[in-house]
Amino acid sequence: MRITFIGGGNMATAMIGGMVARGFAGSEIHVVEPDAAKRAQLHADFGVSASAPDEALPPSNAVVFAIKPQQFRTVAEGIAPQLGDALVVSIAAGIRCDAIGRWLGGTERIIRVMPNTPALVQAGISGAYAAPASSDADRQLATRLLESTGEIVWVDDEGDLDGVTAISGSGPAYVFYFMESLQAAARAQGFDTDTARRLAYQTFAGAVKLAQQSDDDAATLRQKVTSKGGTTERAINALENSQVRSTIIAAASAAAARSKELGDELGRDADEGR
Ligand SMILES: NC(=O)C1=CN([C@@H]2O[C@H](COP(=O)(O)OP(=O)(O)OC[C@H]3O[C@@H](n4cnc5c(N)ncnc54)[C@H](OP(=O)(O)O)[C@@H]3O)[C@@H](O)[C@H]2O)C=CC1
Ligand SMILES: O=C(O)[C@@H]1CCC=N1
Repeated sequence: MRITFIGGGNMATAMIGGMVARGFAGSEIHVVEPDAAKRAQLHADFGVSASAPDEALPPSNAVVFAIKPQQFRTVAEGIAPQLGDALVVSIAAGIRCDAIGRWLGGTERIIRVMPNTPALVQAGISGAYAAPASSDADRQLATRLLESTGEIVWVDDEGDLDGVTAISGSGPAYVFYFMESLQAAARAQGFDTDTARRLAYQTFAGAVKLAQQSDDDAATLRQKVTSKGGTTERAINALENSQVRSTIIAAASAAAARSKELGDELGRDADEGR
């Protein structure tokens, strides 16, 4: 088995970390990455082999495109002659299978995946869509790869990946934003940085663990914290009055729209797309 990643940046590193922790051998993974320091780091951390983009691709069962959407077309067109019969997996936001297939010279076995960075600690969740020409074996290979990084949700409609991107792909950033904000709130209450961090992080970790283990939904768990006439009620009222809930929904909607826009802008045919 060999999986080759094209691009060794943030998301590829998270996936590779999860895969190696869950039993993939470093020798089964190859990374193509222009930055020599990133190549050396990936080799040191995970035992994977790595090469520069101008070197030949090793024969691979799957090639995972983990480059920025804006880099996709140029990189794909350069790699196309070396693909062989490797399954194509793309994690790029927005870029749709029809464009990927075109840029790769007519390849039709394509699986699009929207992972997230908790993959590094095997706590990710990936949305996945298999183009119609992909075989059961292709889906099984993608499943094996993705299961090592966390959960998988398969979608039948490629367009649903825009929504997955908005929720779980970008979602860790929203959560980190809330964590940063709670930590800043703790600092504003006079706690030192370390204490502020502990109070904020453990509150998140504990709330998530409770929600995952409880039969109650999040709204009920929230109500159980909120004593009538108490402190939480005052805080939740402030959040509601500032429309934080609708702002979160609007933010995710903006992310989904950007995912679709990336596909429309960058996936146009012929030379319009450059
Ligand atoms: N970060 C995330 O949380 C998530 C990202 N994604 C998707 O993953 C993809 C990568 O994102 P991310 O990891 O954050 O981005 P990064 O910029 O961290 O990684 C992309 C890497 O690809 C490298 N690269 C550029 N040209 C080539 C080439 N010709 N051959 C091989 N590698 C090349 C880049 O180098 P250089 O910087 O020098 O250009 C960079 O190191 C994107 O398409 C994104 O939409 C999907 C889900 C979540
Ligand atoms: O911000 C981005 O475009 C990528 C896709 C999802 C998370 N990061």
